[in-house]
Amino acid sequence: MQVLKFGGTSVGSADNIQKVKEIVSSIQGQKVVVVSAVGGITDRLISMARTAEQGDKTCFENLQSIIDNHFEIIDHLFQPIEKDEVIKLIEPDIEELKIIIKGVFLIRELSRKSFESLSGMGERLSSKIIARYIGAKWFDSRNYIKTNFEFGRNQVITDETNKLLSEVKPEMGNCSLFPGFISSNKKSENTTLGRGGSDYTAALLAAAFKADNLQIWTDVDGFMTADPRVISRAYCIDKLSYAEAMELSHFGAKVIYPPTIIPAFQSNIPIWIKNTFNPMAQGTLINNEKVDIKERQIKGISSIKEVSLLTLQGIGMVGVTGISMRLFTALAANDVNIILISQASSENSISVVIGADQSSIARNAIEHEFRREIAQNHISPVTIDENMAVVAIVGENMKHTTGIAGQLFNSVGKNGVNIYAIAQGASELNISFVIKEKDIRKALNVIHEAFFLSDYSRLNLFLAGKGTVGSKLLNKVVSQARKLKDENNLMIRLVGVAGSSNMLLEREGLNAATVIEDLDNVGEPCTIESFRDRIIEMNVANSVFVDCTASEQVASVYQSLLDANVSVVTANKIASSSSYAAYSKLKATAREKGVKFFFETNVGAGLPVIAPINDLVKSGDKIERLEAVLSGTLNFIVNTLSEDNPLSDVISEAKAKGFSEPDPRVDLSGTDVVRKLLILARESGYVLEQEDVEVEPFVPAEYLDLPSLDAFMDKVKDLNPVFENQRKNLAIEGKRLRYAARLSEGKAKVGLIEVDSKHPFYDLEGSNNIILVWSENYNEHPLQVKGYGAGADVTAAGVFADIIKVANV
Ligand SMILES: Nc1ncnc2c1ncn2[C@@H]1O[C@H](COP(=O)(O)OP(=O)(O)O)[C@@H](O)[C@H]1O
Ligand SMILES: N[C@@H](CC(=O)OP(=O)(O)O)C(=O)O
Repeated sequence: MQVLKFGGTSVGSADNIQKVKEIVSSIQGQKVVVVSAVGGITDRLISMARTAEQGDKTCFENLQSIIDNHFEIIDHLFQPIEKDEVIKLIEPDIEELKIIIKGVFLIRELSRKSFESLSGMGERLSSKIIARYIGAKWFDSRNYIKTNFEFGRNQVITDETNKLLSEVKPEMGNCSLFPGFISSNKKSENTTLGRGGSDYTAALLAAAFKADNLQIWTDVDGFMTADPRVISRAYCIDKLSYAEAMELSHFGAKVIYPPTIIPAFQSNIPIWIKNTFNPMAQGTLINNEKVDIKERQIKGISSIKEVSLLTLQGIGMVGVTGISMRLFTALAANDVNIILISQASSENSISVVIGADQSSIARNAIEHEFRREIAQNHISPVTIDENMAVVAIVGENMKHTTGIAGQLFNSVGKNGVNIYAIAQGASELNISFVIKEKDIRKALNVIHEAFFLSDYSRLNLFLAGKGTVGSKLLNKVVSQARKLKDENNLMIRLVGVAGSSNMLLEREGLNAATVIEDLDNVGEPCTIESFRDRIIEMNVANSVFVDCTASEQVASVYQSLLDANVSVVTANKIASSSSYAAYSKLKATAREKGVKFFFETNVGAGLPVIAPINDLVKSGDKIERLEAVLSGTLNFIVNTLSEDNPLSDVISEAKAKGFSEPDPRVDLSGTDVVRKLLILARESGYVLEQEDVEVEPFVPAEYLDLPSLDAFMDKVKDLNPVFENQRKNLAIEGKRLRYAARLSEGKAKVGLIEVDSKHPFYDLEGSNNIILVWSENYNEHPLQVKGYGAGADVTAAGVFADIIKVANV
C-alpha cells in the first residue's frame, strides 16, 4: 500500500485537482490518499473567525467567498448531473460552517472548540469533492484520529488511533481518501493536528496501515537545500535521514510538518517528497539508510522568523541547582513553546528562543517565578530581543568533520551578521544560531555559498560612475560573465548603479548591457549618500561597491560602506591619498570586518604595482627607494610635444583621449602624481601626508590658479614657446624631459627631471608608466614594472581584476 498526501497548492484549483487524479491513477496497487484544504482556505477560515469574533460583518462576505470558491471548483470538475450530488455531499458541512460563524459573530467569542471546528472545515470540504472526483472511498479522519489536549496542543493518542485505523482497514478498497489535518478528542469534539498537519495525518495512516511508502506531493521538486523562496539557487536534496529531515523541518523547512517524521521513522516507512506539478522529477527520499561519509557535511539550511530571544542572567544563577528546571517549568506551565536553548558554560545566563507572540506571557511567567531573586538583584529582569530569527544548518556528516562551526561563523561574520546565541546538540547533527530577522536572507545566502551548497559564488556589485571607466567596466561585466561562471564558478551580479544624479537598484540583478540607458529612462534621483543608504539597507551578501568616479564626495562614503561589511574597489585616488589617519582607518576597518578595500588602479592604471609592493612588504622585505613616472598624461604630453604640436594642443589631445583627469590641471599641477606617490609610499610602509611631498608643478603655479578651465586653456598657450625651446635644447644634448616621482630616505618629491639615454625613463613611450622599486632584496637591480599607465580600457580591466580578487577565486 502507498499513502499519498496532496498539499494545499496541489489541490488549489480544478486544474490542479485534475493533476492529482492523473497521479493517483498512475499508481498501481492499493492506495490511500490524504488531502489538505484548498490552498489558502485554512488561513481564510481563521481570519474570518477572527473577524466574526470582533463583531465585524465582513465575516459573512468572507464566508460567502470561501463557499463560492468551492462551488467554482465543483463547477469546473463535474458534469451538470453530478454537480448537485457533490453539492449535497458538502451541504451539511457548509450549514455547520454558517451556524458556527453566526454564533461567533453574535456572541463575539471564539472558543477553542469553535476555532478547531472552523479551521478544519477546509479539509472537510476539499476531501469530499476530491474523493468523488477521483473515485475514492471517503473516510472521515475524525472517527479514527484521536487527540488529547496536553502541553498546549492536541497530542495524538497513538494506541487508540492505531486501533481504530486497523479496524477500518478491511473496509478500505483499492483507493480510499481521508481528509488531512482533522481529528477529534475523546468527547468526539472536533480537533486539528496543528498548521501543516495533513502531512502528519498521512504519516499516521501510513504507520497504522504499514504502508510501503509515504508520498508527500507538494509544489516543489523535493526537500531543497534551503527555502527556495529565499535562495533562488537552492536545489533538491536526493536523500535525507529521518533525523536530518526532522531537524530541517523543526527549524522551519515548511515542506514537511515536523511530527510527520516520527510515525514514519518508528515504522521505518520511507517518505518521498514529490512535485505534483513535475511528477517526473526524482524527488527526495527520506529513510534510515546510513549517511555516506563522502556526502556533503551539510545537507540543508533552514530558518524560522518571527521569534524572540529571551535571556535570563545574573550572578545568582551561577552554581545554583534547579534554575533551568524552574525556568522551563514556568514556561511549560504557560504553554510557551521553546524553539532553542543556549546556556553559557559560566551558568551566568540562559537564553531561549520562543515565538514572538509568546514573549510577554513568557516574560511574566519567568519574572514571577524568579521574583525573589530579581528583588534581591541576584538575577536581572528578563531581557527580550524582538524581531529575531533562528538559522540552522543540518547534516549527519558534520560529526565527522572539524571546523564546520568556524567556517559557518566566519562566513556569516564577514558579512556583518551579528550572532546573538548559538546552540549545538551533542549529536552534532545541527548548529543553530540566532540573528536579527532583517539579516536572514543575507545569512542564508552566505551559508549556502560557503558550504558549496551552491555551485557558484556570487558577488553583488554596486557601481558609482557610468563615465568612461564605468561604462567600460560594465562591458567587461557583460563580456566576461559566462567565462567567470564556467571557469571560476563566480557570478557577478550588478545590483545597483548610480550616475551623478540618478540610480537604479535591483536585488535580483540589473541588465549590465542596458543599464546606462535604463538609468536615464527609469532611474530615480539620488545623491551619493542616498545611494549608500540604499546599499546598506538592501543588506545583500558579498556586496562590493565600485567607484569609477574621481569624486571626493563618493570617496567620503567608503568608510560607512566598509563599516557595513561592503567591500570597496576604487579607481578613485582621493580616499587613499587623503589624510593618513583616514586612509589607515579604511584599511583597518576592511581588515576588522573581513571585507576588502582594493585600489590597484590608483597607481599605474591596470599595471600591477600595489599588489607586488604589498607582497614584498608582507614577505618581510623593506622598501628603501622608489622612482617612477606615474602620470600617463604628463608622459604623453612630453612625448608628443614637437614643433608642430605645441603644449596647449597636446594638453587638449590628452584630455580628448581620456588620459588626463577630467580637469587636466589636476595632472599639470602635479597633484595627481603626488597622490600616486603618496599611495605607493604608504603601501611601502611610510607614514606621509600630502604636505610632506615636495612638488614642482608641470606648469608654473600662476597658470593653475586661474579661475576656470577655459581661462587656463587660453593662457597656457603663452607657455608653448617655452616648452618647445626646452625640448629642442635637450634634444641637442641627447636628453629628454620626464615628470618623475621619487621616494628616498623617507622623503617624497615630484617634478620635472632631465634624463639621458642610459636612464630607464628615457625610452618610456606614449602614456606609459614605469615604477622602479629598490628594497633590501631588490638592491642592485630594482624591481621594474612598465607599461600602459593610463586609459579607460586598462583602468576598467584593473578594476575588474580587483573585483574578482574580492571573490578570492
Ligand atoms: N527546504 C525547503 N525545501 C522545499 N521547500 C521549502 C523548504 N523550505 C521552505 N519551503 C517551502 O515549502 C513549500 C511547501 O510547503 P507547503 O506550502 O506547506 O506545501 P503544501 O501546501 O504542499 O503542504 C514550498 O513551496 C517552499 O516554498
Ligand atoms: N490546511 C491545513 C493543513 C495542511 O497541512 O495544509 P498544507 O498541506 O497546505 O500545508 C493548514 O493550512 O495548516
